[in-house]
Amino acid sequence: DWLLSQTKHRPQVAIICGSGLGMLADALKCQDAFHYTDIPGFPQSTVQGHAGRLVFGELKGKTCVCMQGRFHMYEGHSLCKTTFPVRVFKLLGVETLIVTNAAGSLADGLKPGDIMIIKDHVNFPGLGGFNPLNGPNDDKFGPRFPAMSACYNPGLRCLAMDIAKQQGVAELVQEGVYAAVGGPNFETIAEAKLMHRLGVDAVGMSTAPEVVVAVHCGLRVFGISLITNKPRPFLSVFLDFYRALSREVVTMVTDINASIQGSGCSCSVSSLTSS
Ligand SMILES: O=P(O)(O)O[C@H]1O[C@H](CO)[C@@H](O)[C@H]1O
Ligand SMILES: Nc1nc2[nH]cnc2c(=O)[nH]1
Repeated sequence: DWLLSQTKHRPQVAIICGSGLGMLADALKCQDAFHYTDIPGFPQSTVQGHAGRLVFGELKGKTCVCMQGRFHMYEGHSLCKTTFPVRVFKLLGVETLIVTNAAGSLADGLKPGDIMIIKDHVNFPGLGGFNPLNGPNDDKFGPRFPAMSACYNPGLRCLAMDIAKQQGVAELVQEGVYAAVGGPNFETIAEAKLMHRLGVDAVGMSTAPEVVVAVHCGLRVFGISLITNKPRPFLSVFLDFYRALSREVVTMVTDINASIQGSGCSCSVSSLTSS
């Protein structure tokens, strides 16, 4: 009610900006922006790279509301709080939720810089009983036992692929399965291998609880992950480091050699480069 009294915008689409993706909100025209600290009852952002603003405005002719900064379980929020904005969107009249996140790749074909259209998720905290829908069901939002077999709208996924082709970036975009973990630590190699074997393509610490609450209250959902990193076995990290270091040493020795020879000195360190 407070938000509706403060803005004339009546959004049809809500966008949750993932880590480092908050600049999307800056593209909105005719903005009304509210700091989370000024919105009565709203949770507060504590993570770097999450500005903590709700921005209303027009994006390509659609009225949108954009979360510049989301809430994570590892910040100490209950899952109810991390997903609270989704129910606020529903009450504002939103019909479509777009979730975005930064995620680590577990799939061979997904590299940093790629975009993964989320086709399904594994909600690890949810499987362990940490679910935002725990507690008495609020029937005015949705049923006690909501189906999660088609969380990510097939029509929107198809549309996104078509747009990627039109924009000539299709080779950077593919569909995959996102897994949510609790964080805040990144995965051990064993955990990354386990998830890979279970069919997970990308892993992060958000999104799935928001999507569960959105699907529960009948929102249409589209989700994308920006791949920011790729967990790798220690040995290959070490080998890369070693190769880079050897290249540096060879360059250094070659330079020293060249300057010794340039100075007319009779000694040489070329034997070092070969050894
Ligand atoms: O999921 P978003 O909010 O994009 O953030 C992702 O990036 C952070 C780790 O770098 C974690 O919070 C992870 O969930
Ligand atoms: N859990 C997890 N979250 C991430 N967010 C961005 N990258 C990662 C990652 O590799 N693992």
